[in-house]
Amino acid sequence: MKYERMINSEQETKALAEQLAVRLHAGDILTLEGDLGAGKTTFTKSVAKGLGITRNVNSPTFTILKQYEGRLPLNHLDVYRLADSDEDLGWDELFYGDAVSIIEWAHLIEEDLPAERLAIQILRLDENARKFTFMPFGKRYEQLCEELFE
Ligand SMILES: Nc1ncnc2c1ncn2[C@@H]1O[C@H](COP(=O)(O)OP(=O)(O)OP(=O)(O)O)[C@@H](O)[C@H]1O
Repeated sequence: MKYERMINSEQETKALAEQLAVRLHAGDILTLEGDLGAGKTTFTKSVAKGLGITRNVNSPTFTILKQYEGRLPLNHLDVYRLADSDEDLGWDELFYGDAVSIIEWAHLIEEDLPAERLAIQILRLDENARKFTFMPFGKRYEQLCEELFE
């Protein structure tokens, strides 16, 4: 099952992210894929806002993991450089803790990912238009998508 949403403006992307954020629970895992400039950072900033995070959220590219305190804490991961390093981030602790995790470039660590997760793809159609595809893995995320897209 997958859920697609056509988006026509940055504002709509932000609204979708905030609507998702208010439904998130501790331990939820989102993976986020999209080309450069697709809107991954824009989307993540608005998820953070919806989680009550007041600090500015930037791309974690040079740090792999950034953590933010909010109504729920947020782990923002960019695992691009992990694929060919031996670094052990302690996945279990990260993914099963009390935070929401957003993972960019997640396909590079597919075998370390929990089976249950919500995969989100952003496709850039033109300057302002995007196609969002939500793919839930597991009952929890199927329910979440049903609520979000009802
Ligand atoms: N509908 C939209 N959704 C998201 N961003 C949009 C939209 N329309 C225009 N934009 C613009 O597209 C750009 C998206 O940049 P952003 O940094 O969020 O992308 P990214 O996927 O994180 O890229 P990178 O991988 O280079 O960090 C921003 O300049 C934003 O203003």
